[in-house]
Amino acid sequence: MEPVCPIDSSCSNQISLLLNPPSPPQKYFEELIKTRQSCGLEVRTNGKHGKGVYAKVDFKEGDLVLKDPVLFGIQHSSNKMDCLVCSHCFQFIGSVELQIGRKLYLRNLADASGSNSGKRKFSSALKDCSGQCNESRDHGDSDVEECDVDRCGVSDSKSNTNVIPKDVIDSLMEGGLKLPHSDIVSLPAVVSCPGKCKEAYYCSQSCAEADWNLYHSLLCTGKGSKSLSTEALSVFIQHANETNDIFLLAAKVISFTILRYRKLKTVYFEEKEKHDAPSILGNCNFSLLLEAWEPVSMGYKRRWWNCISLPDDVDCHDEVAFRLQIKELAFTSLQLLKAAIFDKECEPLFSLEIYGHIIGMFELNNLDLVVESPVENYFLYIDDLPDSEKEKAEKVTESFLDALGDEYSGCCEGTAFFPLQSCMNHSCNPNAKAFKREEDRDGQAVLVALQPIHKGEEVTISYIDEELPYEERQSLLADYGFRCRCPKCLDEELPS
Ligand SMILES: C[S@@+](CC[C@H](N)C(=O)[O-])C[C@H]1O[C@@H](n2cnc3c(N)ncnc32)[C@H](O)[C@@H]1O
Repeated sequence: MEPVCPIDSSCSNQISLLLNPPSPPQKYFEELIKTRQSCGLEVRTNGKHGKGVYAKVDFKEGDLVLKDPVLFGIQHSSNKMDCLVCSHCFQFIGSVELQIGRKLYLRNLADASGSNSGKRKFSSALKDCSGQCNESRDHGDSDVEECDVDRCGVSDSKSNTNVIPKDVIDSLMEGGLKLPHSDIVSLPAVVSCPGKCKEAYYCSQSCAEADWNLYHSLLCTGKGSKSLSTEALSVFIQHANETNDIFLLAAKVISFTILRYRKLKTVYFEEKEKHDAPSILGNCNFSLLLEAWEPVSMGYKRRWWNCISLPDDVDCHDEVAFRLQIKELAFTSLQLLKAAIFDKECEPLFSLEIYGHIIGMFELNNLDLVVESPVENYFLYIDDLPDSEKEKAEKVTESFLDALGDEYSGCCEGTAFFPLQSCMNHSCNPNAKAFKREEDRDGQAVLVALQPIHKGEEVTISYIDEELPYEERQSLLADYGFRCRCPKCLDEELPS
């Protein structure tokens, strides 16, 4: 049966304003571009495909066009066992030893427990890292973590034949065992979550604070959480991990907007009090909610269950049932989130209509979030050592490399919404592309010029593999809701 969300009708006017914001986007993007490394861009509407990004200066081939920090991003739940990264900027943290030890530790734990093991106590997978990190470290107050094994995606792991003894793994994670030449990889020390959950870790105090203030304080399952109920939050997170972790990203958007709204409201009432005006504290000031929502309002959106592409294994005759199922899934997730962080003053954010549009925005705009693992560089360095040194080092490293197996250096993988990159339109002959350079070690989107881009020209990227034949390209772009009419497609179009 079609799910019915009462907030959809009780807040219909406000929802419609949130989805059709009155203010033109120009000023918002001007301010945003000023904060970016490259300022030679502008965002404007072109009348053809809505907003687009345009060059305000000439770019040469290979030039950096834009570095765009993540606005809403997550590391995939299934990737959390492989890589320990900052929950805010997504750079790798700890040490090579901690990265390797933790991966082996969690993998062994999964092998020992089998799948669906649920919650279990285990000695910390995140104890103090090795002495090579000379910054102060803060790993919380407990040596024992309670970890939901399934949350780390460990149930997908492959068992390995070369088992490293537990005490060696512990020693790697705790910093007792230092691998040869591991100081060639320098990673920031691990900083714990201010709310003391065991799920978010950071590269610095500033990332921990920024994440806390922007999103995490409402979504933290630790003692310091500002949610209504950490139990309800855990149920929501578990549901997301078992179904689709995009719900975790949607929760970030809602948390971000509520926290911004509360901040704006505090400032607003402080100002009012200064001027002795009567206060209406406790009532929702919808214009403040609209202002808090502004960064989200800029993303191109459609309802998730309408725009999601039909998976290959779903017959087109079952399309209606499939889309209904997606809507029901979103509704279930939303009810779980509501039990955890509902705020009456921000009620429209808990409508199915808004939740569906937030997830649809990810579907149509998100870029894969990929950060290379430093573990690969470490093993490559060992491999490149002069013979005698290499032999000596490999006596120690070989067993770890064997135990890690083929996937010894998996990247950090996730998905993210980038506020400026998401304004870039598609072309099958793009003039820019997302490309991580050697120095790009965090989750930011990096866009470089593929060819000279002249002042005034639109900056375009390809959403798909542009080398594919015409029909395949059109079919993939249909998932983004449009038929491409770029010069290359017009050229290749068969005469009807
Ligand atoms: C990532 S957004 C790009 C920014 C978007 N134009 C906006 O107004 O926010 C992707 C959406 O832009 C539109 N779009 C992008 N490239 C296009 C193209 N080559 N032809 C037609 N529509 C395009 C489609 O609606 C697509 O779903």
